[in-house]
Amino acid sequence: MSNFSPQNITVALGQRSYPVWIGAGLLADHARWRALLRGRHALVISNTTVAPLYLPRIEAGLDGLHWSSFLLEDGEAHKSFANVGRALEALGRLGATRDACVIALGGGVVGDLAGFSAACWMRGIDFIQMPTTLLAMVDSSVGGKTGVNLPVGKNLAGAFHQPRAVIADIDTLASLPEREYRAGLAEVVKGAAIGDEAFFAWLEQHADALAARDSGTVLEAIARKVQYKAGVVARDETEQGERALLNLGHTFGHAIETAGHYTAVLHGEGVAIGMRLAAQLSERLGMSAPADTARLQRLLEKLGLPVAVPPGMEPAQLLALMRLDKKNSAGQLRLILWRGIGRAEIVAGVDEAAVLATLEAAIAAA
Ligand SMILES: NC(=O)c1ccc[n+]([C@@H]2O[C@H](COP(=O)([O-])OP(=O)(O)OC[C@H]3O[C@@H](n4cnc5c(N)ncnc54)[C@H](O)[C@@H]3O)[C@@H](O)[C@H]2O)c1
Ligand SMILES: O=C(O)C(=O)C[C@@H](O)[C@H](O)[C@H](O)COP(=O)(O)O
Ligand SMILES: [Zn+2]
Repeated sequence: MSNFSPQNITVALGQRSYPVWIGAGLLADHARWRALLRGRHALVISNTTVAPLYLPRIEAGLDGLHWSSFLLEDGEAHKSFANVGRALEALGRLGATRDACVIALGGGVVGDLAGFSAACWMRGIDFIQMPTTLLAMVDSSVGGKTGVNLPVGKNLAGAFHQPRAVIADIDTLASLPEREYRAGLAEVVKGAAIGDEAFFAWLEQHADALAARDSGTVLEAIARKVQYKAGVVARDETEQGERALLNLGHTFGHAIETAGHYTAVLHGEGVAIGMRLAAQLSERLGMSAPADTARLQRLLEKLGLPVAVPPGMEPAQLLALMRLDKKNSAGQLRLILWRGIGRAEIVAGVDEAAVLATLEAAIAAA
């Protein structure tokens, strides 16, 4: 049990700095967030699952504005270019001017697509993130990576566009399905595995409380992960260097998500499987010890996350998808590997044969 209090964390980006509020009852605290809207127009982007649950909580806060909503169908497969076009048409129908605001109410799919739509409309308008999944609270709502998937690969079209604020109302987690909650924990583990061994040890100690969704423990985990990510983003907003570390597990994970046509595996699940593969590859390259991989795997499994590549996926197919990752350059794979818990590194020119052997061994053992 933990009695952690509500948090207000700043993403420090000079004049574009913004707050991340984390606590209970924030969606209904209209006076607090309404003050962030500068103009007369707002478009709420949400989806068909989240809107019936949480749009009523914010509606009264939009009184007096010209506003409407644009709802996606549910699922990763709808984080598409076609839906950005539809969101822009909704902004057009609303008559949105440059001082309009997009409000993203939902998980990472809604947040990424809404942020990208805001970046495109009239070359960039304000948007506010109201994340309603654990994953969106701890990761996707913070840092300004926005975008959509293409059939050839994950997040291949997008823009850096920072929100004006992130309003994470932890009450919304009450309705989040168990599998989605656990997928969010993968991005929490990722932050600790990259650069904070003390946080990793804390997660190991609190794994039961987290799995049981003890509210104080969940709030503390969200705040610690957001604080960590906010620091990285403030130092390297557009991923010229250090920020790439936040991609631990993602080159493998995104390939697995794409191979599953964005329906077989949740993003957080792909990250969990991908982190284990990155640890196994690090071990194969002599960078880390088997005990580190085992410790990571134990924590992921204790939190109810998958660590095995799903059946039917081929090593060569996954390697081909990894070649289209945004971190690569000069025809070489650039991956996030590690030297153990809390010690991730960016490694360029990774030997493809070692990647293939890692995938083959993992798939054969599954
Ligand atoms: N921009 C970034 O930095 C960043 C970081 C991490 C992940 N992402 C992206 O985020 C996406 C994954 O986000 P996600 O895991 O939130 O998935 P998601 O947006 O698909 O939401 C997960 C599911 O939960 C439902 N849901 C959302 N909130 C709910 C609630 N409170 N109660 C009940 N159901 C609710 C959704 O309708 C959906 O079915 C991926 O596209 C990933 O690429 C982006
Ligand atoms: O914020 C970042 O930077 C991240 O890499 C966070 C990741 O968890 C997230 O999934 C992100 O969308 C991946 O970015 P991409 O550049 O690999 O598309
Ligand atoms: Zn991610």
